[in-house]
Amino acid sequence: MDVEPPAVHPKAPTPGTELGIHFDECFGCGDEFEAGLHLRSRIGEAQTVYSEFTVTAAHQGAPGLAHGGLLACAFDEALGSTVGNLLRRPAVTGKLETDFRRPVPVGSTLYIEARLDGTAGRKIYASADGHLDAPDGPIAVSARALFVAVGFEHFTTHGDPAALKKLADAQEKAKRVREGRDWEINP
Ligand SMILES: CCCCC/C=C\C/C=C\C/C=C\C/C=C\CCCC(=O)SCCNC(=O)CCNC(=O)[C@H](O)C(C)(C)COP(=O)(O)OP(=O)(O)OC[C@H]1O[C@@H](n2cnc3c(N)ncnc32)[C@H](O)[C@@H]1OP(=O)(O)O
Repeated sequence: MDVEPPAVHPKAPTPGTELGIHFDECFGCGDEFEAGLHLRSRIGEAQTVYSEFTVTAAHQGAPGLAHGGLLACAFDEALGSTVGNLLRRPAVTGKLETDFRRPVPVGSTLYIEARLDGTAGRKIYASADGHLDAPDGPIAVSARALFVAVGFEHFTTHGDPAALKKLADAQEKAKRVREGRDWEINP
């Protein structure tokens, strides 16, 4: 099947939008686990998403250096967020390939620029570059991924239904707050 240019969803967030946490307990972006990556993302121009990940002592492999698997995790998150937010299609990572080009020390920040590359049926291709310590810093890590679009039943069948319900409730609440239909009883 031929690869087609990605068609950004008409309701995708617009450039400049800060993307929230998609699930509090997500290791990549959630705030529930202190050792998580706490990745923060925003929509850029032309089918890109910018993410930032600051490496802490909890992310070490060699002393003082980020663990490669956690760097791959940051790219999985950044790329997944790109696919999910720009296409608004549930999808999971089928394949993730990483090039580690420079060491990434504890205390440094990776500025990840991720983009959609194309789609072929259910297959979604995306790639990203991680710049060290500045958006135009040297590229320390790059990644390419294949995501596969799935039905929502992928998560209900294989995941945790109680956690999914909590997530759906939180999203509904956030929507109500955005639309001014909600207020705190005990602010
Ligand atoms: C309802 C509205 C929703 C709106 C959503 C809106 C917003 C969401 C917003 C934000 C989301 C934000 C952030 C997300 C952040 C992070 C994401 C982290 C993502 C993950 O961390 S997720 C966990 C790791 N991930 C898995 O846990 C997957 C386990 N896995 C499977 O569940 C299956 O394996 C599956 C489903 C992948 C495929 O299974 P399947 O049976 O459905 O389909 P099948 O096998 O036929 O593959 C179809 C075509 O993909 C090709 N293909 C498949 N895999 C390939 C590979 N590895 N290499 C090369 N090609 C591959 C085949 O070759 C075929 O290609 P072809 O059609 O050309 O033959």
